[in-house]
Amino acid sequence: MSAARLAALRDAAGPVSRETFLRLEAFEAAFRRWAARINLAAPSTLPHLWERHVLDSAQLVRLAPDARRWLDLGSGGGFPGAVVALIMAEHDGAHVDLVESNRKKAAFLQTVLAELKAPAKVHARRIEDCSVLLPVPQIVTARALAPLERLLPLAEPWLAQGARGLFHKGRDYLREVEESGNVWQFDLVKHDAMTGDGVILEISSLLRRTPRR
Ligand SMILES: C[S@@+](CC[C@H](N)C(=O)[O-])C[C@H]1O[C@@H](n2cnc3c(N)ncnc32)[C@H](O)[C@@H]1O
Repeated sequence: MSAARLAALRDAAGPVSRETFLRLEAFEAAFRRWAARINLAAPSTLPHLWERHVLDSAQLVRLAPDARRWLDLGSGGGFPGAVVALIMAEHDGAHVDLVESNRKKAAFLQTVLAELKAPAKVHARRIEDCSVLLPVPQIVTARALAPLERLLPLAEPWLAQGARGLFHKGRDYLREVEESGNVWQFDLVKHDAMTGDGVILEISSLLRRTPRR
């Protein structure tokens, strides 16, 4: 079982050490303990936590294998930010900022990521209050946070300064891209997600077409 899980992790994320695998398994165990007391993820997804959340998050590392500075917006129970941070523990100088306004979820992330010595900082604040606080990373992530039309303004402070976005999206991503096209101009690469039937949208060179209202 363990060997199959490790193989699936490496399929998703690329080369990762056995220590990283053990850190992610420890995170999964802590997640299950805390999820019994606070709402960290939809209960229906818990039986498939490893595939639905851990591997779904880990696949981002394969798309940006050289990135060491990451920012995750609306991290919730840690997807994808905590998973990326636990993988980044393999790399000297790596750092992941996680922004989550829900205090209970942020407390979970702070506690568990500190215990597992992940190179991460959790910001228990609203994303809108973080633009001057957090430096421009190489990669901005957000999963299940908002449709592109509302997500791009949230990510603008970093994407407009050269960061690249890797955003999990569902099958109807084209409609979201079209709807955001009146206000935003950007370069887009679509990656098929390795879990489920969703996609990862890679967004760079973000520019506003129309002045901010
Ligand atoms: C649907 S959950 C998704 C969580 C996680 N990314 C995942 O995929 O499992 C969205 C999360 O974003 C947080 N959130 C929503 N708007 C936010 C904001 N403006 N600033 C910070 N966090 C926010 C919510 O508290 C919630 O935990």
